[in-house]
Amino acid sequence: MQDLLTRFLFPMCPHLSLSPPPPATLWLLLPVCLSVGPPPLSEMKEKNPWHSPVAIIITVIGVIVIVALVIVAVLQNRPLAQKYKYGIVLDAGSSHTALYIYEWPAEKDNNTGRVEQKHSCKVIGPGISSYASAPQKAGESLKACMKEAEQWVPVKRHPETPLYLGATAGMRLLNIENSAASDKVFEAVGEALQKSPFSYQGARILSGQEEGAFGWVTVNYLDDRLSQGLETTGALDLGGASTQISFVSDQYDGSESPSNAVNFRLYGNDYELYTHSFLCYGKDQAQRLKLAHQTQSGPNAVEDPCQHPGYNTTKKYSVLYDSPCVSNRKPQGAPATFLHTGTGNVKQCQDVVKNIFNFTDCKYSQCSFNGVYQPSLQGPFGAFSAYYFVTSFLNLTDTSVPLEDVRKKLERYCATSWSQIVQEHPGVKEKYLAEYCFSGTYILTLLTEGYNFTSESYSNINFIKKIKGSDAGWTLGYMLNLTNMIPAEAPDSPPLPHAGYVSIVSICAVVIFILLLFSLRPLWARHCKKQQIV
Ligand SMILES: O=P(O)(O)OP(=O)(O)OP(=O)(O)OC[C@H]1O[C@@H](n2cnc3c(O)ncnc32)[C@H](O)[C@@H]1O
Repeated sequence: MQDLLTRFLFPMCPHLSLSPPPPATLWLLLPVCLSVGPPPLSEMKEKNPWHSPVAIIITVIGVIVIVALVIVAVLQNRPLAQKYKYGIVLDAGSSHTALYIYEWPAEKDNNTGRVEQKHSCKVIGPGISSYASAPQKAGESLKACMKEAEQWVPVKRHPETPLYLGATAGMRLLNIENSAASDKVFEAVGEALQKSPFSYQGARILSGQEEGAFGWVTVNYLDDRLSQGLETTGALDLGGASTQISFVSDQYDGSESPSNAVNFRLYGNDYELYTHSFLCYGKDQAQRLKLAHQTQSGPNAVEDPCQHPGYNTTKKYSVLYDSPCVSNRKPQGAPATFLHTGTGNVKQCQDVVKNIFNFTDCKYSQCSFNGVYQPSLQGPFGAFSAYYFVTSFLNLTDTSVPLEDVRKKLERYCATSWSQIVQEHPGVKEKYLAEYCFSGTYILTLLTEGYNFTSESYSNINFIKKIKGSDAGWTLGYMLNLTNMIPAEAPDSPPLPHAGYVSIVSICAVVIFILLLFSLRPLWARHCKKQQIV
C-alpha cells in the first residue's frame, strides 16, 4: 500500500517534495497534500494555502463528517419506542380477590425501581375461600378481571406474561379446617386460569412469613430503598384474616426466635428481616374473636361498646363461629341467633378488644403478644391495607397528631348515633360503616399495646395505600422474587452512560482531526520551502 502511495499518489503532490518522504509520514502528509494543492511558485510565500479550492472541499467534507457523527450520536440516543414486559398477580385474600398487572421496560429487567403497577381489578364477590362448597364458582368469579387483563396487556405479550395466584389467610384457614375443600378450590381456580392466554405459573397458599416479607420488599422496592442501600421501612399489613409486621432491627440477628427471621441479599446488601404473621388477627377475624369473647357471658344478646348507640342487628351464631379462629369457643346450647346492639363507648371498647390478646405470656426477652417474640421497633413504618382503609375513613392518617387527640377523635366518632352515621355516609357500605369504630379501636390497640408503638414512635408510622402509583401489599414483592427481578448483587454499571460515551468519542474525533491538521502545518511548510529552494 505504501508502495502504491509512493508510486501513484505522491507524484500527484510534487509541490511537497521531490524525494518521497519516509513511508510512515506518507499517510500523514496525504491530507495536507490534497488539501493544500500545488501553489504556483510565485505565490508560494504570500497565498494562504487554506484558501485553495481543495482545502475548501476538504473542510466541507470534514464538516459534513462531523455533522454526520453528531447526527449518528443523536439518533443512537433518541428515546426509542419503549417496549414493555408484563406480569400478573392475583391476590386471593380472605375478603376478596384482586388482580394486579405490572409493567416494566423490556430491556431493563434487572434495573432498579422500574416495575410499576399498570392496572388493578377487584374481583366481584367474596374471597375464593368462601367458595368451599361450590369451588367452580371460585374459578368463574375471576373471569371478568382476566378479560380485563387481556385488554390491558398487548396481545403479542400474552404468551410470555407470567400469571401467578397467591392465596393468603382465608385459604390458610380453609386449609386448616378442610384441606380437601381447599384443594378443590385451587383445582377450580387453576382450571380457569389455565384457559387464559397468559403463562400460568400456578396457584398456592403463601405462608404468613412470605406475606409479611414480600410486603416489606414491595414497600422498600417502590421507595428505592433497596437499590440505594438506604435504611429500610418496616411494613404493617392488616388484612381481613391475618396481620403482618416486618422490619429490620439492629437488635435482631435471628438467634432469638429464629422462626421470625427471613434473610435477603438484595443489590449487594444483606438484610436480616424480622417478620411475624398473626393468623386470626386480621380485622374480620379479630371482630369474631371479640364477639366470641362477648357472647360467652350472655349468649342471647351482646351490648357492644364498639358499635354505635342505636345499632341493633340480629346475627347468626352459625355465621359467627364458622371459622377455625373461634369455632372451639361456641357457647354450649347457644341459640341460633343473638341480638347485637351498640353503646358507643371507646374506653370500654378498648377493654373488650384487649381481651383477644394475651399480653402476659412471654418466654423471650421481649414479646409483642400471644407469646410471640418481637425485637424493639426501629425506623419508619408503612401501614397499608385495612390500616389505610380505616384510618383514611376516620381521618386519622396524620400521625403527627398526638395519640391522645387520636383517641379523643375516635371517642367522639364511636359515640355518634348509628342513624347519624348512616345518614352522613350514604355512599359507604353499611358493613364497613358498622365496623369503623371497632376497627379504629382495634388498630390503635394492636399498634400500641400489641406491637408496643409509643406516643413518639407512633409518629414513625405512615398510613399508605399506594407508593408511586403501585398498591402497597405483598403482590409486587412476590412477583419480583419469582421473576428474579431484584439481583442479589448490585448490577455493574458502565462508567459512562451511552450518550455520554458517544458524545465524548465524537468530540475526541473532532479534536484529533483539528490537531492533526495543525501538527502537519510545519511539515507542510518545510516541504514547500524545500520546493522553493530546489
Ligand atoms: O390478607 P387477608 O387476611 O387474606 O385479607 P384480604 O387480603 O382479604 O384483606 P384486604 O387487605 O383486601 O382487606 C383488609 C380488610 O379491609 C376490609 N376493607 C376493604 N375495603 C375497605 C374499606 O373501604 N373500608 C373498610 N374496610 C375495608 C376488607 O373487608 C378486609 O376486612
